[in-house]
Amino acid sequence: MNNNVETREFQTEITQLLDIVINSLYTEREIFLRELISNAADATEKLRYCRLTENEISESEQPLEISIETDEEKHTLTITDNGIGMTKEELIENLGTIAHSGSKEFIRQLTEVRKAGSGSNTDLSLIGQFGVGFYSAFMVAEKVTLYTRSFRPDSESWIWSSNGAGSYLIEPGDQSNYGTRIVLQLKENAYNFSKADEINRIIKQYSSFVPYPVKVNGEKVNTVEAIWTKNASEISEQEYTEFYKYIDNAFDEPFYRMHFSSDAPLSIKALLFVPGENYERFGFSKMERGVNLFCKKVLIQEKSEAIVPEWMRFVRGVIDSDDLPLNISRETLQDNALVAKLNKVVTGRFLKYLEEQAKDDPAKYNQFWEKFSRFIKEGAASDYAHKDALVRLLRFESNMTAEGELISLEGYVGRMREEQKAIYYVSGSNRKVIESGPYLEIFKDKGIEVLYTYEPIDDYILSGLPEFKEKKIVAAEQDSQDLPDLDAEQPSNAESDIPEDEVKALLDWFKETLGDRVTEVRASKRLVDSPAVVLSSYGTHSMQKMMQIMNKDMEGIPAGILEINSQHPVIQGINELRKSGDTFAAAAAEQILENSQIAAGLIVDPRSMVSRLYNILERAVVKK
Ligand SMILES: Nc1ncnc2c1ncn2[C@@H]1O[C@H](COP(=O)(O)OP(=O)(O)OP(=O)(O)O)[C@@H](O)[C@H]1O
Repeated sequence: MNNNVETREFQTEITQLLDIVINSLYTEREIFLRELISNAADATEKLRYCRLTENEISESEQPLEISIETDEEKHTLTITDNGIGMTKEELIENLGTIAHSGSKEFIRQLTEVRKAGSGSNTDLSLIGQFGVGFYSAFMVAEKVTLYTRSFRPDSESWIWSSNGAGSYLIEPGDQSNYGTRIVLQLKENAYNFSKADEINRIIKQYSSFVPYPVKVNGEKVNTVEAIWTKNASEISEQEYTEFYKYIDNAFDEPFYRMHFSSDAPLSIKALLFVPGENYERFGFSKMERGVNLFCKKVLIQEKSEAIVPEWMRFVRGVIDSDDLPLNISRETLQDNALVAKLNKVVTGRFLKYLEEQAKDDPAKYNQFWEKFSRFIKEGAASDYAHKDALVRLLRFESNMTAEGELISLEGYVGRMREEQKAIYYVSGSNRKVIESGPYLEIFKDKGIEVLYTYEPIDDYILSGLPEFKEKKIVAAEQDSQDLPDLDAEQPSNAESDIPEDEVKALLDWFKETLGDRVTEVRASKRLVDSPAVVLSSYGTHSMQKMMQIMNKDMEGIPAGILEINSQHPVIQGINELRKSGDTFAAAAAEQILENSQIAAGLIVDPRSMVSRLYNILERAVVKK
């Protein structure tokens, strides 16, 4: 043996770690390549930095790139970088000892899990997080040989090698270039990592945005640049679009694009796209999240669930933060306080961006709303941290907008009538249903704007919002003191009006006839054209309907208040029948209630109604 060869023991913790790594059947062992490329990129980045800040750099400049060679015959994989390289002291320190107490703790825990007998299939995905990523090479290699020379002038070249069993060798090398070359002699069960196709695939998956060219057998693999780290002014529209198409495998053009960077309080570079279309609205299954999380251009997690809230799942793009520990584990991302902070900042910025878009180009924002409103609504209903901003993004039609024209809550408040007490909304499955229903009458009559809500989620959001800009938000179908001034004189048709004492008797009779199906029957001041209306004592009817659908055992419709319009000919007719003791009056009263419930969008039991309607029809068409 060469006299210059020095055998050195690994620190105990590393021996323990290697024992686990070598025997691991860890299914995602291909991550070793990410770890080694990321180390190579770090070393290259450090060199680039030194070149920028120091004069003391030796020799001709080698290209800043990472080369990978595969050799299927020899079953080797070689990764070469032209980075800072290592001196002998650095080799011993970096690849033989662990200084960080966190890394030691990680290894201690791994060892304990192993002792506890949870098998050899230990989850090693945390390995990178604890600054011991290099050792993941031993998951696939029976021997690792590292040739290195520091970029510092007059440095010597060294060879480090090990089979991972307790010790490593250090000997002088003869490398003239600075940088590091790592040769993996692959284990038999890892020969696939000497195939160029396999390596290309892994690089595309984990490292395609590494900022330096990564070449496999001389061919550049990572064709896509980390364009999010550049200034917006340096990127063409076409580059942005190509990047979007690349990350989302998309064919369409992005609808919106937000590119921002900040240094404080967190270092963030984000490039987010709203896609051209939302396929969920066509019944496709729920989208996965589409934002990839990077640290210094190295992929931490694809389609990260931690970095954006669930309602933002339609957004595609990249978030890169230098503040994240490289290779932070996927398992702990969700609980990581820093990631949570990043999530909050990015979400806030995205919402601000949308608000600006809505202001600058309302027509385009309306198109966005048509496609993506579901997500904004979902957020407004569930994301309490960003509720205010989300609510500002909501849009509605109203009785004062043309079909398809939209208004925000802010716009509504801006044109409220001076004496108006509240923001009003009325629900119904579409514009026609709402406009033919009874709830709008008073508002139409008094020239007050009412927002239309077409989905239960709209009502859920608005009923959860007591106020907007200090104005109460009131459902038109609710029994509320805040409805428009109902005490004002109602138009009266004195000749046919039912006398007041008779109205009282009629109301009592209605209540008696309808029993528990109503909580109260009263004379309405809000109706103009309809004979009656039901008011809910809580929530909107569409929410009640949703409860009816979800809760199959729910018996009937929850009792509400029935208001009748004593000036309506049908009510007056019922009053006459009642007075003459005609039992048909009861059938008519029941039908009035059920018609009102149908007008409210509630689900009425059709069986009893159909036979009653035939009775009513018979009376109408059969001459006596
Ligand atoms: N290609 C390389 N060139 C120069 N130094 C390297 C190279 N690979 C590893 N090193 C040195 O070895 C050290 C240990 O590497 P390892 O991957 O185990 O942890 P790390 O890189 O510090 O942590 P992390 O994986 O979280 O980045 C590195 O910090 C670096 O100093």
